[in-house]
Amino acid sequence: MPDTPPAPVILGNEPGSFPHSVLAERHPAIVRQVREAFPYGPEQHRALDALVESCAKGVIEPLPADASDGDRWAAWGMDEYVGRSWFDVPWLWSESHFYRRLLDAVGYFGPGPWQGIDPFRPSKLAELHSRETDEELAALDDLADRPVAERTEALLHGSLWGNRADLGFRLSDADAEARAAVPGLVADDGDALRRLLTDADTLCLIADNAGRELIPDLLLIAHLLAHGTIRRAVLHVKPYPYYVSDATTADVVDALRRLTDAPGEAAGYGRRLWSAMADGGLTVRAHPFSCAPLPYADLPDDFRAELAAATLTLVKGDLNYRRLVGDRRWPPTTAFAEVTAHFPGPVAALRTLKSDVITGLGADTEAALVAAEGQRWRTSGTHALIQVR
Ligand SMILES: O=P(O)(O)OC[C@@]1(O)O[C@H](CO)[C@@H](O)[C@@H]1O
Repeated sequence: MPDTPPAPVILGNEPGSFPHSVLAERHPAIVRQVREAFPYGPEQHRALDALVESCAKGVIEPLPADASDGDRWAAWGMDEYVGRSWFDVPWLWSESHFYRRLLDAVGYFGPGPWQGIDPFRPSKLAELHSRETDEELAALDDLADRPVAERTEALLHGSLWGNRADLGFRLSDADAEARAAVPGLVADDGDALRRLLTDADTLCLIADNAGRELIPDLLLIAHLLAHGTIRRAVLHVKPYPYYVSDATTADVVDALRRLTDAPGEAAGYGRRLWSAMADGGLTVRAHPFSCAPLPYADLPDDFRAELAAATLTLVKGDLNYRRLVGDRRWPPTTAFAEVTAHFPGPVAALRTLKSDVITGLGADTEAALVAAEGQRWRTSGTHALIQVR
C-alpha cells in the first residue's frame, strides 16, 4: 500500500465497543432465532448450547478432523487462532468463523437430514414477501416512463439504500429501519461511477444481503443489461448461509421468482434476468473466498484474475467494505484510493454505514458528523456512501 501505514486491526475485546457487542450480544441472539426457526432435534440443540458457551467463555476450537473445508480454514489462519478467545482474534475472523460453526451445529454440512437447510431461510423469505417489497416493486411502474438516465440513478440509489435491509443488523438494533436515512451521502463518487458504467463490458457485483437488498441489485443489473450499458454481469454470492441474510444462489432463485410472479413492470425485469441467466448475460458465482474471514487484499489468484478482467466491480454493503479497505481503525480521512490500491481493477463501494470502519471522508464531513452525532454515525445505518477507485 503506497503511503499509508496500516492502522491497527479491529479486535472484539473492548467492552462497550460495537465489535464486542456483536460477539457478546448479537451472536447469542442469532442462535436464539435459529433455534426458534426450525424443529431441530436434541443433537442440534446440544451443539448450539456448546457454541454459545464457547463464544462466551471458551476458546476457538479446531474444526472436526473430517471437515471437508479443514484445509481451506487452515490456509485462512485457523491454526494461529485455535485456543484463543473469540474476543482476542481479529473481529472479522471471529465473526466469519461463528457462521461456519453455527452451520456445523445445525447439521448444514451434513451428512444427514439437515444437510443444506439454510437456518436463516424463514426470515429471508418473510422479508422477500413483505409489504415493503411489494411497495418497492410497485414503484417500478412509476419509473417506467422516465428517461433512462433517471431510471439508472433511481435504481443505483435503490441498490445503495437496499443495504439498510440487513437482518443481522436488525437483530441487535431493532429500531434501525425506523430511523430516518440521511439522504446526503458522506462521500459521493457518483460521477466517477456513472463514467465507469458507460459502455462497459463486464460488471462484477459482489452481493451482500438477500431479499430487499438483492432485489434492487438485480433490478439494476437488468436495467444496465437492457440498455446496453454493460454487456454482461457476474453476480458473486455466498457459497453458504452467512451473516444471517447474505445472499446465496438459492436466494437469487427466490428473488427471481419473486420478480417474475409480481404484477406490473417487475415481472418484465424478472423475465429479462431469467433469460440473461440462460444466455450468459448474467452469471452467478459462489467462490469459497466469498465466505473467507479475510480482507480482499488476500484474494486468491483465480478470484483476483476474474475481478481484474471486469470493467468494474461493485462491492455492496458493510461487511464487504470492511473486507475491501481492511478491518482496521483507519483515520476517517485516509484516502480510499490508497487502502484499495491492492484491488485488481476498478472498484466501487455502495454501502450504508453499520460498523466503525470508514475511509475517504473529507475533514469537514468528518467534523460535521462528529459534531452532530458523536461517533454514532459510524454504526447507525442512517448514512451511506459511494466510493470509487
Ligand atoms: O454487510 P452488511 O449486511 O451491510 O452489514 C453487516 C453487519 O450488520 O454485520 C457486521 C457486524 O456484525 C457489520 O459489518 C454490519 O453491521
